[in-house]
Amino acid sequence: MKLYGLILIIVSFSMVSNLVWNYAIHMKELLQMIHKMVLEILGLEDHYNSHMESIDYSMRFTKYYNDISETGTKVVMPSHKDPNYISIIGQHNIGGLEIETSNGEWISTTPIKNSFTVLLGEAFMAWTNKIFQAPCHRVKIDGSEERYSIVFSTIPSFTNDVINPPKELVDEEHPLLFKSFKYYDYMKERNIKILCNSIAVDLSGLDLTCLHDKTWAVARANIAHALKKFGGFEAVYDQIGPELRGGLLGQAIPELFEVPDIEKLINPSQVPYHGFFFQKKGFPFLSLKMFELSSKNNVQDFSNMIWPQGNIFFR
Ligand SMILES: O=C(O)CCC(=O)C(=O)O
Ligand SMILES: [Fe+2]
Repeated sequence: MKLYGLILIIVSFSMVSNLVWNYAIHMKELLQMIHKMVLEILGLEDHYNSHMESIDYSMRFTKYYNDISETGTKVVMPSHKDPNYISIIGQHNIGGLEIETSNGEWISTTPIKNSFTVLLGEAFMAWTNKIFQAPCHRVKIDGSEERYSIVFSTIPSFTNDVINPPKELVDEEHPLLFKSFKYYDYMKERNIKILCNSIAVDLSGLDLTCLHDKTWAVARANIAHALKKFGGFEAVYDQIGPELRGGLLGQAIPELFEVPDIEKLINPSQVPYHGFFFQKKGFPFLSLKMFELSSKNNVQDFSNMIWPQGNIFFR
């Protein structure tokens, strides 16, 4: 009986580690497709390899705490633009992510089955010389339940972080709108400004071998339209099914945030906004950002760095 219990625990620990890793694999593939389509939209497909070489990935888990003393909906993450290239937000049973349209209206995203919200960030806006905007967004919930989300992002690599639009996007008619800047310097100085049920694009069944398929061209045309209008879209992507999404957002991440005094852990990273952080004092959420997602071992090493004694949830 005891042995049976132990085996169950070991199986469930490694399942969680696989959940994180499997989620990361699919998200990386989805982001590679989206970057590829966006470069095609911009006529910059030749830049794909060098562009992707300058990119890293990060994965952030956030818990929004409920506050039973207050009733009614309230903003739990203030309106802001993401600083990075492209983010894909996975909500679970509780929605709440809202995006501001160009005419100042807030629209809420509904986490429909197998869909994820894709948002452009400021670094990407600068890299495209503002052909695409980075939308303001916020999280608003009624506080009766805790909410968890995963933000999976492409970020400039730490060693190659100069943001400079490709020369093809700058000419007399389109003068350079942002001086070239180093992303991680900007991250240190940046003030988070108190600052998309948009359009659904079906990317299910697609991968980077489908470049010449009609479905690729259809998805790319929808993305072009959505990015010009909103700076984001809702990606339908059923490679991440309910088990993976529910396992991570419904179980593994809530358990991760159960670690006693988790918020007292010292930020273990030199990289700004990596490790644990509260985005803004006074807002009831805590985030953990993982990076160096290129191998399964890194995922394991990251959890060991935070919990030298080991952490059951990521083993
Ligand atoms: O939790 C969410 O749905 C979105 C969070 C967000 O916008 C962010 O972490 O930058
Ligand atoms: Fe955000």
